[in-house]
Amino acid sequence: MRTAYCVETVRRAERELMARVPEGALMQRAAAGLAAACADLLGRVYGRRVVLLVGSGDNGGDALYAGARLSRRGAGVTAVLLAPDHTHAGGLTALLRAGGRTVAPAGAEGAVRRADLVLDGIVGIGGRGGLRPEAAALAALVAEAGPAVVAVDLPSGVDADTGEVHGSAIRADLTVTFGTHKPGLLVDPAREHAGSVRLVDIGLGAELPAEPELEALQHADVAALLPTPGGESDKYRRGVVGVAAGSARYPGAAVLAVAGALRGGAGAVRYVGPAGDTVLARFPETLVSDRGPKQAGRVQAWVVGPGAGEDAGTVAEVLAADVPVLVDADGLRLADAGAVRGRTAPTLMTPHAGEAAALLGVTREEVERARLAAARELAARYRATVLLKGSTTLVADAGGAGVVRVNATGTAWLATAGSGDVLSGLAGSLLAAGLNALDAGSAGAYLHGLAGRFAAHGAPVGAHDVAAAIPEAWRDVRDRDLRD
Ligand SMILES: NC(=O)C1=CN([C@@H]2O[C@H](COP(=O)(O)OP(=O)(O)OC[C@H]3O[C@@H](n4cnc5c(N)ncnc54)[C@H](OP(=O)(O)O)[C@@H]3O)[C@@H](O)[C@H]2O)[C@@H](O)CC1
Ligand SMILES: Nc1ncnc2c1ncn2[C@@H]1O[C@H](COP(=O)(O)OP(=O)(O)O)[C@@H](O)[C@H]1O
Ligand SMILES: [K+]
Repeated sequence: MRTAYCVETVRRAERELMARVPEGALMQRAAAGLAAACADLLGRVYGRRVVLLVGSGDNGGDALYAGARLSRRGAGVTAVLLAPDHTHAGGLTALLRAGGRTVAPAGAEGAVRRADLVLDGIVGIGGRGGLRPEAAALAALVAEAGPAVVAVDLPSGVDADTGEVHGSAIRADLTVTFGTHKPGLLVDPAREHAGSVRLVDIGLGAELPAEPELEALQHADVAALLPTPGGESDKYRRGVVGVAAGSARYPGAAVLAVAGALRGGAGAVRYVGPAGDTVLARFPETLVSDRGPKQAGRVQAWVVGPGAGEDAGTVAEVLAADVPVLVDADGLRLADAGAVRGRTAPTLMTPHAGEAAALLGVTREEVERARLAAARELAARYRATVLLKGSTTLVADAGGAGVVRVNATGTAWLATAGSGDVLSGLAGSLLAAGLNALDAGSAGAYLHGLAGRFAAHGAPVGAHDVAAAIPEAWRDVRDRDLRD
């Protein structure tokens, strides 16, 4: 499990650790890890030109100490001092002793244009808001000049706690972060600014609380969640998932949701709705009912909404069932908020940003700017688990106050019509197989993202290709876990 903690928690842990280790030790650990990551990126350090962007705090100090290490290994290191009167004194002395030099921002252009590598030590977890004008101008110059960029702890200008970006921010190829991930490194739009992320252990782990702000499942975590049939299993014991989806206008949504559901671990898929013939033609193993959800036979979970059009009656009927329900697409619009809040069995809502915006009464852009807040707010309002789809998929558990799961396996190739229907069937199937809503949503998103990668291999795919690749994703999760 990869975990992320917010700044307040990091600060508290840092204080406790600092009380037990010699002064300056944490910064030396951070700088050593940072310099090693830079050396790996450069391949060869000797003769390389490195520019440090140095702000007024310890983030700049980390950059200066790392710069000193690189300078001792033969790099030409130039520090651009954004706050010359408040530069980290120890770091600056170390850099100068190691042979580095300093310039003012106004005189930095030549050095930036010649640089092989720029270290962004403008601001870290002490940052507020986007970059200030002088730093923003430097960031623009770096972006134009195009050297490799390593962000120290965080790309300067992003919000560490929320992943929001207010104004301009550094874009890095690599972020070297200390002690723990911060939520902003895992949530878009900030995540996009971070590039790849390397975590340097500075000994903070033991001081961090058990419950993080965010967590990202990895193969082993998902493998432990996936249902596996045993000798006692039969199709009913494995769980039956009901899919109430599709309409005369959108029969394909029913097919795609069933395609996902058949690969999600339930023992049988029951379909209700007007697209039964189309579903059967594609998937003869589906149990098709021509009656409504109440009369369709027992299920252990329902999926309702993909391609549902205006069929509010079916949505209401499904919400009245005393089993876990996944509500997606049209179902989100048609569901009565009071009926969702009043349910006793778990509810998993799976909006994309546009659907979340409609439910919250804000714009799509507002949701995309503050994804974490939107997921938590919806989970609180509906007392439901909320899976917010998009470039980073977030799953907030009912109430919105607990740990939020973030999925890192997705690919932009998944942005194709109908791929959300596949996800709803897949996650609904996991619900029917007995996973709780948080696990079903996050394991479903994980497999779906991986299936998208395997199906795409860097080329366009249709949603049915994603569904067909779910078994490969499932095997990868299982087998890699066994190998590790
Ligand atoms: N946690 C740990 O265990 C360890 C942490 N370590 C390191 O310490 C870093 C935190 O250092 P920190 O506390 O000194 O704050 P930091 O981020 O350097 O900001 C300083 C000042 O910047 C300013 N400023 C604010 N916003 C701004 C903006 N948008 N644009 C421009 N400037 C802005 C503002 O000052 P102001 O100008 O407002 O007076 C603010 O006070 C952390 O990220 C990590 O790298 C490691 O060394 C090892 C262990
Ligand atoms: N840029 C992106 N990067 C990664 N995944 C994405 C991106 N855009 C969309 N997705 C994923 O693709 C799927 C699209 O679902 P959705 O928007 O409901 O599409 P549809 O309604 O056509 O089925 C979701 O799982 C979402 O997380
Ligand atoms: K930084």
